[in-house]
Amino acid sequence: MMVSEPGKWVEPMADAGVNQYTFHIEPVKEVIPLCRKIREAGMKVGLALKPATGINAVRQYIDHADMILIMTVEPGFGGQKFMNDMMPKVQWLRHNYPSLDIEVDGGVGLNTITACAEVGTANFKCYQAGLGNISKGENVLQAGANMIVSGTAIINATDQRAVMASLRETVESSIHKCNV
Ligand SMILES: O=C(CO)[C@H](O)[C@H](O)COP(=O)(O)O
Repeated sequence: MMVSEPGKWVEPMADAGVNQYTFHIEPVKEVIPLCRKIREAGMKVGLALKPATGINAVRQYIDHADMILIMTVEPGFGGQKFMNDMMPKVQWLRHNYPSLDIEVDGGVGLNTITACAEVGTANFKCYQAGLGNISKGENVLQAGANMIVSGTAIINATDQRAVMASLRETVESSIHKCNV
């Protein structure tokens, strides 16, 4: 839900049978009470971050969430270019929360899925995100996002089924390789 008052739509969504409610933290003053309200309504909690929102803004809420969504485009419309520089956020989350659901949304397709699914320290430096180094090792392969939103890459594909299968296979293979 990219709305200014996500609290307004919790009950209607629960009534409609939604099982996970993801909202942007940016406009919300009281995030934890909203997380509780969503859980009490029987849904899982997803917290979304716009590209300009640093990971520090969500750290205090992670224990109240089931999933963190890292937007890899400016929210609003499909067909935008994937923002590779969001991957240190994914890397930090996976390193610190190995079993957390992490989603990426925006510009995800066959050319960018590996960057989303595998966030090795050789490729991304955490200090770029102001998070400090998370590993002394180089070339450490780490699983990244395990939930993917892909619009344009699938819609425009000739063989949509094959593209979806390939996206899924890349994510599953990374999870398997990294024992997440
Ligand atoms: O709502 C969106 C962004 O706010 C789209 O869902 C997202 O961008 C996915 O589309 P695409 O794969 O074409 O980037």
